[in-house]
Amino acid sequence: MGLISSLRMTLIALGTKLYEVVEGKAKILAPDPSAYSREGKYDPSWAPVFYNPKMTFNRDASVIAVSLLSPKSILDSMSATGIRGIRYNLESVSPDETIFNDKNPAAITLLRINVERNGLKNYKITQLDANVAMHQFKVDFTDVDPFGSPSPFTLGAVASTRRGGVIALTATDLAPLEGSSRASCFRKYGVRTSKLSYSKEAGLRILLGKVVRDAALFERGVVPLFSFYKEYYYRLFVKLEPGAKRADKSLQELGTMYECTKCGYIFLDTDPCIRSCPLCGGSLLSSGPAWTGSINDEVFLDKMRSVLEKFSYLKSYSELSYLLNLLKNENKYKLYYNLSVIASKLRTNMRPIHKVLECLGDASRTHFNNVGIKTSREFKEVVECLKSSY
Ligand SMILES: C[S@@+](CC[C@H](N)C(=O)[O-])C[C@H]1O[C@@H](n2cnc3c(N)ncnc32)[C@H](O)[C@@H]1O
Repeated sequence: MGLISSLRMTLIALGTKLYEVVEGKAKILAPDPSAYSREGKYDPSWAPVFYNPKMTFNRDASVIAVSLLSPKSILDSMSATGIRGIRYNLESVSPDETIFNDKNPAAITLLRINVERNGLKNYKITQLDANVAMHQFKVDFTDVDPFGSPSPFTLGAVASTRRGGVIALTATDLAPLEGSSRASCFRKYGVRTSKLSYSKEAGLRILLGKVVRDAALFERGVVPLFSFYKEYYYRLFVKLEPGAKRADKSLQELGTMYECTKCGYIFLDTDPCIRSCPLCGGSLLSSGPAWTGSINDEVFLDKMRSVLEKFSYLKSYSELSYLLNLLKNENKYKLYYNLSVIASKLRTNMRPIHKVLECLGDASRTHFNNVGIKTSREFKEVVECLKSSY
């Protein structure tokens, strides 16, 4: 971009109506929503630089995760106001270098101001396409926080991350991932999908599957450290382990997610061609390839829970504590049963969930769905408990 247009963009950014936001330990300037509202509504993408207060929980959780990773170098590949990278510096770690990048020139101007305001020292700011930045820099931790799908950036994120490093991704394209936009899911994730009753978990497993396949191209295996779903997005932290063997091992953990249309039985299998329900012979919905392994690392979750106290200043502290405990409880099981779907198949009323859990014993609620449960018990026991738990 020429000097004139860059100055023009700078002027536009300076003319942008700003307000001060305090988030965690950062104090940043962001576009004032009141100046960009339309008919009483506001979407952060209408402002010249993107800042979404509804993503604070995502950033709070990320700050805690990054504090345990202790990366020496960070690439905040889509910085916008810079809030994420700034918070990592103020609250998580003291990296030797943080690279802030955004392709939007107004964002570059604003993040320059924000980084200075927060007293950061070791940083670099670049205005590149994220994929260019990710092929240019090598770091210990790469953050990808796009509008919509992270799919066009997963390969770049693997490329930019050193051996043993970690990538974090946000995905807000729930329609393809959860199976509502099937063509889009095939286009973006290479997955033939269906709308499954446990669609919220299915979406996360599809996304992890994509990361596994892209990591394998660089001969890296994948360990999901911390993954969750919230309202309209997924957030995941994935460790990349070097070596073709590790890549192959991760690929072996890809499989297909199934659901019987007749009885409601759900299962994961590495065989992508199962046609009928192993329990009742009914026809199956399927979705894959998807990650069939653990979506959270037990040890990492425990560490997050043990450092949480240090972050008691966060507004979302209680909510984070609740999420981390729930993730730990549900981590030993695989897919969740959607009790309302099974109840309607059985033509019975939805029983109180705590009663079903009590009846099953070895079972947990899931953060994915408030009418979902995970259990090691057999499907017939879930059905019995659902029928008998008054
Ligand atoms: C969702 S916002 C990032 C929000 C920010 N990380 C935060 O936590 O507030 C996405 C940002 O990515 C930038 N962006 C979108 N596509 C990009 C690309 N291909 N390369 C670089 N930046 C991009 C946009 O300009 C926007 O600022």
